Amino acid sequence: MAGVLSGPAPAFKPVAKLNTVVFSKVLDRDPEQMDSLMTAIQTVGFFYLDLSDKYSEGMLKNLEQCSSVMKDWFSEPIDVKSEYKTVSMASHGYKPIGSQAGTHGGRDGWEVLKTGTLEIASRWGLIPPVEKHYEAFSTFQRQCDYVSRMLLDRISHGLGLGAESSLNRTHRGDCPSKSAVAYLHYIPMDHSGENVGHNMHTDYGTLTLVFTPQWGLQVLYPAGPRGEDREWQWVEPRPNCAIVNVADVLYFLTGRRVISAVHRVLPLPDKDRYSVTYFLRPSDDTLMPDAEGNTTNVMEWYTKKNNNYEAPAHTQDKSFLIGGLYKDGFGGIEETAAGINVMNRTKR
Ligand SMILES: O=C(O)CCC(=O)C(=O)O
Ligand SMILES: [Fe+2]
Repeated sequence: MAGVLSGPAPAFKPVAKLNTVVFSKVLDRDPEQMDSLMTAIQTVGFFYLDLSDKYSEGMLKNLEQCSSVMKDWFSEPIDVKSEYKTVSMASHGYKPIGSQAGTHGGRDGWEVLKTGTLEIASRWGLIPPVEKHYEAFSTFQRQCDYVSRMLLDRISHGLGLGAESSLNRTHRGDCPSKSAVAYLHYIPMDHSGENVGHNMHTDYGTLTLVFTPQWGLQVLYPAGPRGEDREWQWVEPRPNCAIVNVADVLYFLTGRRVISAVHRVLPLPDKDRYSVTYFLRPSDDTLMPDAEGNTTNVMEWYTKKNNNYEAPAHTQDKSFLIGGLYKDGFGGIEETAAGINVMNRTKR
């Protein structure tokens, strides 16, 4: 029992000020959009990707269909869902509520079904509703993969990484990877404190696309005049936009020139919450310098992070949880019985 939670419902303030990048324009390396993209990934690690162009319409339609199919599946009994427990470094299959630490000292309040990019392309180990609506699910996943790969290519270009050092080389489409779509469901605020939210973390792959029409996501935002103070800010859901965040592998592969953004999800007071994410991750055999500067295989990094996500809150290694980015231990983020407070911090 993690303690009884009370207090007023959140007002979703402050709202994070994030850049918007227009996908159809960044495709053509429009200088203004490239500026907006490069600034966002080097200051906050989060931005909106505007997908309201004619070409992206089909993708958003598929998203709607897949979301609605998955909403129904989440209402199935737990023993039906548990038949498909996660495999392949947790990149494919079902994770039940409570298998990771939550936001308030207890366990988490979300469940997820992931479809690995390789698995869906190979039609391997899919749950019946995904099989039934295979066209929509597989097309949506290819569309997410396309969008995130194009962003990666433009980021690689924006960072001046030419042929030899291009980020495309570590993200080959013909190599196995842990890229996956995740369909997430959050239960409403559990006032007993037992199962609450999605603990703060950085994502362990390269880039993440988040689709959700609901509030709940928060980013640890660089506030203050020079961005030296960090505070939790809400990420407003916007129609026809994906929310994109930078993840650990991109941070490490670029020599720490971009920010792997710390974020978390708080449950809604009285409503279920649904979101869909795409995790673009590098080829499984990619090597990178880790938090200590030692060369490591990306799979070792995933294993360390996954073990930390699942550990009880009080035994978690917080520096791993948030990407190993914080040399000063917990980096000025202090956990309290009621949740997590962010203290002033000067180092990053
Ligand atoms: O549900 C969301 O809005 C974000 C989920 C997330 O951060 C994750 O799955 O890594
Ligand atoms: Fe995340």
